[in-house]
Amino acid sequence: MTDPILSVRGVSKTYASGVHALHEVDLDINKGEIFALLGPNGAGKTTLISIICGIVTPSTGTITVGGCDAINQPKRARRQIGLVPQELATDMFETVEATCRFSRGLFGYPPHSSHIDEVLKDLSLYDKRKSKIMELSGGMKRRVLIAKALSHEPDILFLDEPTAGVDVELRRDMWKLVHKLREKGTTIILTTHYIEEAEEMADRVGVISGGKLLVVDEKAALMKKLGKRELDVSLSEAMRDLPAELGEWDLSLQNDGKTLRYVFDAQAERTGIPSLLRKLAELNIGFKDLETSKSSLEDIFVDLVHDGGRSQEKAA
Ligand SMILES: Nc1ncnc2c1ncn2[C@@H]1O[C@H](COP(=O)(O)OP(=O)(O)OP(=O)(O)O)[C@@H](O)[C@H]1O
Repeated sequence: MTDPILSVRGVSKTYASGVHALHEVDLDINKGEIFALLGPNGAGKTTLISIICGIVTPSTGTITVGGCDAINQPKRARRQIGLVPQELATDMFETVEATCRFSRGLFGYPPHSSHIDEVLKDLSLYDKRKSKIMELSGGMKRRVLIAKALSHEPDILFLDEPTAGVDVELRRDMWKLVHKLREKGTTIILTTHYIEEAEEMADRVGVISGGKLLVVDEKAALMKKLGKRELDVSLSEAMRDLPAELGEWDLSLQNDGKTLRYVFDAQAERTGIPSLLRKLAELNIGFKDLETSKSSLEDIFVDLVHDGGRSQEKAA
């Protein structure tokens, strides 16, 4: 196993306001992988990225980027990283090309026109290279942020919520670009609220909630865990307890016993629904309606938080 390109150890952050944004985060990122940090609003994703990029100081912990201590040598560490922030903070009066060149210069690298041209072409921005940023559409401005972040040829690219609020076309282009960058050997870390995005793009996924990294796993394994669905059976008559005969299904009573909820794995060969319905008929349990829903990210977090990551520890 090669050394990780990025290593986070025991990183916690308490802001001056008293908010505990991160608790003892440990994370290793492998060279060349696409890693998705999945979490709801306020989970601590931006704080973690900002600490790694030297923008925010951690309260405790260490960070190593490409073998270099990011807290004692922030500049050396930062040169290896490209950061695409959520919001546009760039000179609106500059041209696309000039802002990318300037960005590269900030990291102390000599000009490299052919590299900047290539980045602009990859991002379908080349035709707009002489345009002022203020003249571009919102989607084009997002692309400029990526071009800027890539201008100094970083080994690691952070994308903070890359597709929040962008249209389908730009989202697809971003995904394509991410895969292309990975082919060139760039390590990519993205934050997202969307399971679909993590599913589409990532090799590994980390779930963060309330400042704690709850689970880190290969995408396939995690998606299986996250790919749960619920079947709500509206009962004709409310039930007080679950009959023992229904013990083989993952069932619970909701809504004062008026709804029987069955949680099942949507990707499994057999969902268990037909046999459950047969069993209900056999037991003369009548129902009025059936409704299935995907468990939301929120439900998954609640499950994970409730479980405290124990199932993951057991598996490790
Ligand atoms: N500069 C700051 N000062 C004080 N509290 C902050 C600061 N930045 C973030 N926080 C708080 O820290 C917590 C984590 O915020 P953070 O922005 O890291 O979450 P996030 O997962 O990136 O959320 P989002 O998806 O909404 O961007 C939140 O409670 C937030 O209000």
